[in-house]
Amino acid sequence: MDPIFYSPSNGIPSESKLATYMVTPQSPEFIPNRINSSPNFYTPYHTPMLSNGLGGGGGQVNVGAGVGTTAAKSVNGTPPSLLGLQKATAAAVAQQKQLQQQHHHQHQQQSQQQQQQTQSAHALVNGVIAPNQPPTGAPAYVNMSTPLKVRGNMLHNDSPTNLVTGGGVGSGGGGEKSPPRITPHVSPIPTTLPANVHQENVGGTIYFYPTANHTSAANNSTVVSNVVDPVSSHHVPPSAVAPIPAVQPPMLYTGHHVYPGPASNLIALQPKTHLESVFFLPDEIRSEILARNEISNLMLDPADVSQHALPPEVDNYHSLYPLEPVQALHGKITLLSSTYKATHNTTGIKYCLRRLHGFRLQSTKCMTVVEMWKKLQHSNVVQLREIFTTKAFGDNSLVLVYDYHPGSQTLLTKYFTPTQEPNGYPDPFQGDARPFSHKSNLQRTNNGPLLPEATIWSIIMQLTAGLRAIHQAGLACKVLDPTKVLVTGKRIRLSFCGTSDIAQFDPNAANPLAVTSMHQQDDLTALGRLVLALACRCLQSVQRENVQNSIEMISRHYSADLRNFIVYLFSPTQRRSVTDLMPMIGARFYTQMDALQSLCDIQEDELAKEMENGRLYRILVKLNCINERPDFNLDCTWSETGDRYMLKLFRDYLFHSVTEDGRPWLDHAHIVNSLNKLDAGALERVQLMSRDEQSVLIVTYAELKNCLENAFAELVMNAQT
Ligand SMILES: Nc1ncnc2c1ncn2[C@@H]1O[C@H](COP(=O)(O)OP(=O)(O)OP(=O)(O)O)[C@@H](O)[C@H]1O
Repeated sequence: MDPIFYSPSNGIPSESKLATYMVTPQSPEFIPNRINSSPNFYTPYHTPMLSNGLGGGGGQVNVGAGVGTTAAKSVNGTPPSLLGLQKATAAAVAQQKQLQQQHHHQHQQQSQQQQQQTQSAHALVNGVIAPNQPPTGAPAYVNMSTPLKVRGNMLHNDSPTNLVTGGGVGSGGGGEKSPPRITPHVSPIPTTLPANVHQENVGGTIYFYPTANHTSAANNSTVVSNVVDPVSSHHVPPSAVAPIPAVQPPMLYTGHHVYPGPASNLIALQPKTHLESVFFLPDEIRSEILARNEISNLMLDPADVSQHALPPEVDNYHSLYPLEPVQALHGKITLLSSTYKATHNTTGIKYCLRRLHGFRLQSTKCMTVVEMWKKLQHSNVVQLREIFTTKAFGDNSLVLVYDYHPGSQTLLTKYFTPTQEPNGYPDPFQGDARPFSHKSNLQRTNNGPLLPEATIWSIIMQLTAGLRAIHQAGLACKVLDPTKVLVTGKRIRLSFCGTSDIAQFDPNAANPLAVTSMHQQDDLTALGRLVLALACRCLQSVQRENVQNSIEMISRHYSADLRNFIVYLFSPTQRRSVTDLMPMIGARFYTQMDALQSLCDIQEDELAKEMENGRLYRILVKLNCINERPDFNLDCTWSETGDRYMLKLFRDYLFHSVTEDGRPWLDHAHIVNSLNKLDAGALERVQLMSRDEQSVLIVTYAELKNCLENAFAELVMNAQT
């Protein structure tokens, strides 16, 4: 008995909305050599016709024992097959008769087509019932090497007997028989079609014919254009920015996205040990990012919150986390201050809050200077976002909100070991150790060895860059000392700028900004002191009586440029400017720029890898939202039926493949490769197998992609209602 006349016993879902795809003449795999042969969707792949490229996606092989190898065809425009087996009933019989009646008519039609479309291609889409024999040389069968236990059994040369066509399968001649045609009707899933493409549905198989214009255009042109794939049309190769030359070289497009590996210039930049893990984020970057994320996510234990007497919420911020113990502001500001990390209530973004305890804002006039600071945006300055007063701490506090840079250290903690006994001096440069005295040497040893000159120049360049931006904005930093310079990785930032302007704001002063020029000179002196301390790696080296010795020491260990740079900044009698520092930095600027650009190259490459991962992640999210969904719209079988059934099998193909002896076959490349092809909607075919190993479905990635998009769109639509 013809198995098409009885319902399959393998539980294959009946409905299907298999996506369709178009194959243009540019897909040599699908171009028939014999124009007068109509596409035969019953013909096995190994027949000469199919090896010529007429094999299409969306086929199924039933390898049920006792039935032999059986193929079935769907009706009513649904794709054939696996998904349509349960519908293979009387309708199929009627259709079969209809097909036979139309057989002759079809030949006539095709002769006409031959005249009209001499060189055009017939694109066979859904509905090919494929046997288990892969076509030789067909790219789809790269994947067929998957060592699936059952698949291995299926790949031997037994051809299924095609009972519908009455033979031809295995005879090698099946492909030559033209299938009967059904009156064209609308495709179940018409995707956007180019205007120059005609679509026809034949027995559930949709054909796309280029129209005459298109055909002639194609014939006249020897340049192979891109395949127009309605499913993956947005996956065209990225267009070049450069103008397109009149004669384009033929483009070889893989059809899917794959990270091509790092560029040769990057290989040279990276240590050899990184070559093995070329497709993964280097451990250093990974651990750096993880550490930063961890720091950023730190939360206080509820018990600690009460211990620190922290309010649950301050203005628009919550989850306060102290970044330091309460300390007095240094220098002339005698206010107590605290620093917290906090999360914004609505955006969830983390900020750094600087609280001035018991501070009353005397006048709102200072908002002018606050606005100036808020506008100042520079990569070497921690940006001020807003200020507000609050009583949430139980006093009158002023809070300055700055950007938060997790994992930051101050220059003090990074390069100087703070003196054990600060002797009550709030100024970090104060102390009793003398340069080159026993204590001072000891201190420098504690602070570590002298810094390489390149490191000092790198810090100088970043500090002067930040300072230049501040001075150009008509402001002054005022707090340029090792406790207020943040180091985040290799980035240097001037922090808590504007605090002094607000804390020391005199509402009675005629023009508070008038003294800015003087403060800017102070900034330059502070910069000189900071660089001197860094070069000596000793805070006491900047004390007035030690400066001479310290500069001599720098002359011995560093270049004359560095010495001159410091001497210039230590000359308060002349009017100095931050822009005068640039010539002293000189060609070192180019070294710094080169290092930065190399870093950009490396990070861009890492981004390229992670972009791929992000893309694959999004596909997996979609797949997993669909696969195994227990209930959808009161339908418990939703995720197991229709298009979703293919996705389920595809999931098995991706993750649950086994070797011939039944061991899990874990191949990362297989998963990544398959997901990439799915994402691109490649026309390559993939062989999926039902869990009972009774059925095999051959579909293209384009079809799978359409299934995925449709099913996910269904979910999204229902989620929104
Ligand atoms: N914008 C920021 N992002 C991240 N961390 C920061 C930021 N500003 C400061 N920090 C960190 O907060 C901690 C405290 O900074 P703060 O300037 O208050 O330190 P301090 O040395 O105690 O100075 P002070 O004596 O003025 O309080 C430092 O460890 C610093 O790394």
